[in-house]
Amino acid sequence: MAEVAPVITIDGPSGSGKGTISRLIAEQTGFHLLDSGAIYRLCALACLRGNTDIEDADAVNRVAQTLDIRFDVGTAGVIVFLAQDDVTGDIRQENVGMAASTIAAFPSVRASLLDCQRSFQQPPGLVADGRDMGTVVFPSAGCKVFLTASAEIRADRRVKQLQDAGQASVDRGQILADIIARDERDTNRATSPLVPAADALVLDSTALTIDEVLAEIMALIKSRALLG
Ligand SMILES: Nc1ncnc2c1ncn2[C@@H]1O[C@H](COP(=O)(O)OP(=O)(O)OP(=O)(O)O)[C@@H](O)[C@H]1O
Ligand SMILES: Nc1ccn([C@H]2C[C@H](O)[C@@H](COP(=O)(O)O)O2)c(=O)n1
Repeated sequence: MAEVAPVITIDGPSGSGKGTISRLIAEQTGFHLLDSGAIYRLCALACLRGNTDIEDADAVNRVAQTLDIRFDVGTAGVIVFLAQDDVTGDIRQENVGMAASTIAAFPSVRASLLDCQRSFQQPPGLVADGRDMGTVVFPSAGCKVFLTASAEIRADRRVKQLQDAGQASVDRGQILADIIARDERDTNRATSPLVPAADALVLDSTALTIDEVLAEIMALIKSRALLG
């Protein structure tokens, strides 16, 4: 029987640091990286660009079923393409994140995007970042983490991230409100809600540095003997 590549799942709410930590773990382990949120964002962007009503599950599902996407590794990180168009920056816009959260509530859309996500499970292994990686997409993963932090600290981190990226005016109140709204929708949807897997380590990073979070998760991974 073919050996199945090991999977490490990092789930959690928006701005909890999943993406940052998943990238660092992928670097340290040499595993592939799946940013599943990017797939939902690509689907949302395709809807917005094609004037598809994002409240219409059937219409959004038709977009999901014919999604033409590609991920390339560039010198500055992952480059994301939608129908050959580099949309690496576009998918990070707040309105695209909100639209992604809306379309992600449709069960048919989630089902249509499952195979694409599972295709990332390749040797030597995978670090998968998202909301339902440990519960639905990779329930047999050998190591599962649910990374969280208070909404207030996540808003502070996002403000700093935007300021560091050169954004002139940043409205912290609006950012906090958006984080709370997205948490609410992602946590309360009926299908694949944002909840820790029963066998996940729940790690609250509110008072932890990135290095401290990384050290704790790497220790867990080593204890599970997932590395070749
Ligand atoms: N423990 C931490 N201490 C301080 N800053 C952190 C910590 N973890 C993450 N950050 C910073 O918070 C910001 C958001 O992190 P990141 O983009 O990794 O979150 P995310 O969970 O992937 O968000 P999203 O789901 O919205 O993509 C980044 O600027 C990152 O450097
Ligand atoms: N596994 C996933 C990943 C993402 N989503 C949805 C919900 C999020 O609000 C949105 C954007 O994700 P982000 O890039 O901020 O991680 O996509 C999901 O439902 N399941």
